Amino acid sequence: MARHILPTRVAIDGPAGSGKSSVSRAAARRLGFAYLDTGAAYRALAWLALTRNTDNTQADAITALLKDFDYAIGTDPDEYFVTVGQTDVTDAIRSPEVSAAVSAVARVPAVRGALTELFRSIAENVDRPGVIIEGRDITTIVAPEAEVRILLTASEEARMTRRSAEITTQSAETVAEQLRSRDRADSQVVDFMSAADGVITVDSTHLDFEQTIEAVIDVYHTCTKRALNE
Ligand SMILES: Nc1ncnc2c1ncn2[C@@H]1O[C@H](COP(=O)(O)OP(=O)(O)O)[C@@H](O)[C@H]1O
Ligand SMILES: Nc1ccn([C@@H]2O[C@H](COP(=O)(O)OP(=O)(O)O)[C@@H](O)[C@H]2O)c(=O)n1
Repeated sequence: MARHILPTRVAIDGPAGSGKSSVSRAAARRLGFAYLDTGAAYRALAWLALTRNTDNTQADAITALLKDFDYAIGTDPDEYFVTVGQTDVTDAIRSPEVSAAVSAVARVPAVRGALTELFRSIAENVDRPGVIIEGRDITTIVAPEAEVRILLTASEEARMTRRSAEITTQSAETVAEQLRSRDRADSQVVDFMSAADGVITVDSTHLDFEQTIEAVIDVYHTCTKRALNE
């Protein structure tokens, strides 16, 4: 049997609104790579908890949801979808209710362990030569051995402005406050505000969308060239 050649992994972490999903998806398209959005799984589990009226302050109750968490995600950057069982939750997991509930779900260690395994397995089995995986702990926990590791940052002001331009159903102040409070809660669990050893920071505060994609692709080329010369 032919040996399975593992895809090249590009790991991208960063705070909410730094551009992880949009930049990763666009960069994956250009490189012909798959794209794995890990936040979607935490959001989908939070959606399931809300749907079943599970008390999300109870770690045991959240953990119990994992046993029938029938989750699927599209890793083709042109065909993104998220399903739980037969339900398409692609849009539902972006609701303010899910955004407000997700950090409590993501702090449960059993949830993090199970989803980390799931991400590794999805990333290993993509049908492309590489995969861009984005989230909060990809460079440190999910794929610390990734060939390319990037921390994508932007000033708090830039991140709030970008996110509130996307969300028109809430005031800019509400969006900013919710983003701040989610980052605060999330950063108690994993550190995505500073780059771990060997992780390259791309600060997009003064870059437009296109320049940010180019900066990420430049880092990819630098890291892969360096690896070839070693
Ligand atoms: N460098 C940039 N300049 C301007 N807007 C950007 C830039 N990067 C991303 N955006 C926009 O900011 C918004 C938030 O980006 P998103 O990819 O959802 O961030 P994250 O996944 O980190 O939360 C999106 O509307 C995206 O198009
Ligand atoms: N690798 C990851 C990815 C997301 N998450 C959690 O999932 C939530 C949603 O992630 P996301 O990437 O969709 O969030 P945005 O930054 O796109 O708003 C985060 O607020 C974290 O609580 C995590 O804990 N670890």
